[in-house]
Amino acid sequence: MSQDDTPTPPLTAADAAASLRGRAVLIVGCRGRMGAMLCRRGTAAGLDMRGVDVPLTDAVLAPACRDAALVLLCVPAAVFAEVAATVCAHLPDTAILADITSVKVRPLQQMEAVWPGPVVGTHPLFGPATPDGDGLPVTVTPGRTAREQDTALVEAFFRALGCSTFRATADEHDRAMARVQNMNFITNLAYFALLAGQEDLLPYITPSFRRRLHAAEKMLTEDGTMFTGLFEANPYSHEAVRQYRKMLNVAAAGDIELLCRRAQWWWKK
Ligand SMILES: NC(=O)c1ccc[n+]([C@@H]2O[C@H](COP(=O)([O-])OP(=O)(O)OC[C@H]3O[C@@H](n4cnc5c(N)ncnc54)[C@H](O)[C@@H]3O)[C@@H](O)[C@H]2O)c1
Ligand SMILES: O=C(O)C(=O)C[C@]1(C(=O)O)C=C[C@@H](O)C=C1
Repeated sequence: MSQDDTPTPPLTAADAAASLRGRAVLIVGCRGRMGAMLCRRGTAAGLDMRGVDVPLTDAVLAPACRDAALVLLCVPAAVFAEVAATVCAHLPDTAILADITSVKVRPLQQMEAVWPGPVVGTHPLFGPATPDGDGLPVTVTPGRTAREQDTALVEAFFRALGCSTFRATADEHDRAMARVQNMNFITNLAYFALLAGQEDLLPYITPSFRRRLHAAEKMLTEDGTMFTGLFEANPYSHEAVRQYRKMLNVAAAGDIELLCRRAQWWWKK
């Protein structure tokens, strides 16, 4: 179910890049992991990329924003509202304000509160270290003020980079990410927090345990602060935890067969 059933425009990456010719794209947070990756991929696709990062002074923003057609905020959720307000003060009326935050409900509201022009949310569903490749998915969540051509231009940006796009409402996105991203994080976190410090376990470590430990390492070490922020910023995180607790209650009651049958859904042919 999506807000708008319009499918991804049937543009090749080259057509998409051509449709952006003469339109500058400004990345705010261009020295960050995602911002730098988007600048690099945009430049490689032949787009007119600009970048700004802290400190966002008037002297930095005024020339960078002057002819921007699309502005992508690539900064953490914690500073998002403040950065959006600062940047908007310099944008031309026609600019499309967009973001790549991993949650969508709050950032869309925050952008719409400070920008009367078109607003479009996006979430690249991949990280900065994902090998370049075609078809990496991006969710696009059009704001209230976005016209079809505004949303299409944002989609063209990602398609020019070789990504695929699909549309959803911000609410649909956050409900999905609470389950895919935040529950993945919280269940790893709870499990390894529970077992931490239990030295008596070390002689018993098995290959399957080691596989899970390895799979959780980046998320809980390098990316721990980001995932904590995403958990806190998603309005549906707590509901997702309550759903998970229900599954643990089924296990505690001993109905493991029921859980096994349900879980097989992921691997059925
Ligand atoms: N890292 C990922 O895997 C990933 C994937 C998809 C989306 N995202 C989203 O992308 C956004 C950025 O994530 P990241 O991993 O690139 O973060 P990052 O910390 O690597 O980069 C953030 C950038 O924002 C800049 N910044 C910080 N405070 C600022 C401020 N007050 N004013 C202006 N700039 C400021 C920093 O200087 C930095 O360059 C987040 O909203 C995140 O949810 C991240
Ligand atoms: O590439 C990674 O290691 C990531 O963690 C990327 C990842 C994720 O897989 O959850 C992290 C945050 C983004 O919102 C989207 C993707």
